[in-house]
Amino acid sequence: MFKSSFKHYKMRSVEPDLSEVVDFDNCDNDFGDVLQSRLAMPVTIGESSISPPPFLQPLSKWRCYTLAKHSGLMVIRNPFTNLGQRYWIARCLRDYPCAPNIVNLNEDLFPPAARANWWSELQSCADIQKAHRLKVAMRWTTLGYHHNWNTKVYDEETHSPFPQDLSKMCEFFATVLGHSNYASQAAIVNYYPIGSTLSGHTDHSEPNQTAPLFSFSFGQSCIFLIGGKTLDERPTALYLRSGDVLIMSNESRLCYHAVPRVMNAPEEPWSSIDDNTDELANHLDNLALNMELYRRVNDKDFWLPFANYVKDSRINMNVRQVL
Ligand SMILES: O=C(O)CCC(=O)C(=O)O
Ligand SMILES: [Fe+2]
Repeated sequence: MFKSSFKHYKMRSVEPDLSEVVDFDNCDNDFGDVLQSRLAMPVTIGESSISPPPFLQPLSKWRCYTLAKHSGLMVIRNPFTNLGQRYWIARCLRDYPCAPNIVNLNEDLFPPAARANWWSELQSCADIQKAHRLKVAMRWTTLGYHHNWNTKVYDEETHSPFPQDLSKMCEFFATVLGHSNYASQAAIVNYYPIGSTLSGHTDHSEPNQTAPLFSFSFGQSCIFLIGGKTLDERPTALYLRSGDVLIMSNESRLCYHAVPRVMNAPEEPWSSIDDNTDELANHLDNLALNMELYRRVNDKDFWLPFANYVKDSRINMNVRQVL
């Protein structure tokens, strides 16, 4: 069931039937079978008034969804500000694919400079064809504990420092959702040029499988399939859009999932600027944000190359606790 659904949504010869894809932007009356609930507020926010970091919307504006058939799965529909989206897009492109983080670029095909600083190489590449090849070759980078794709284990010996801004952001989401003692230790940043896919898999390499897994999507949209613990179960298809946060915890943590299709988004929230961008709050320091970058992504010229990248690509940050 999973594979035939994947094939259906991947299809390129004709536009697949998308009528069964769960659309969180268009489901106000559909709290029946598929969509269990729209939670006005995160589940266990408690009494305290947690104030979100400046790159996120106030909690009162968050829309959180759970699915009847997929216990433990939650989608928070774009809790980011537009500037916040820009910041994370720029981090994923300019900073995260830099050494000592590991990238997929093959050493036989790409020079050491590109493997050590892909974005900088891409920006300085004057040959259009070469630049295109370099752009679409980037598919993933790993941060923190690096997953060995051959042995399917995390190598505890070789890990690079986990980015503090990303870890603080995930801690914030974990706190809001009532997951105590959560720590971000490994992340995969996936890059999806339109036309690329990620086939069905489960993420079972982490010794700690009780901690939630946080997945942040930016740029173009995708169809995300969430199935059951075996490939026999029929998956549910969801649209994930720029800024959406998907959390897999409890039962859903070990379920099959995939990205059969990346598609152009009708709206690009990162293209416009929020109204009140100048309240650069005092707590930026303890969020470990790269202040300089946070300020600069507001600048049209600085932002342009990043805008060009996400015009036809999706980015996903997938963050886990390993131990
Ligand atoms: O791109 C996505 O939304 C999912 C990525 C994923 O499942 C993974 O990195 O394990
Ligand atoms: Fe995954």
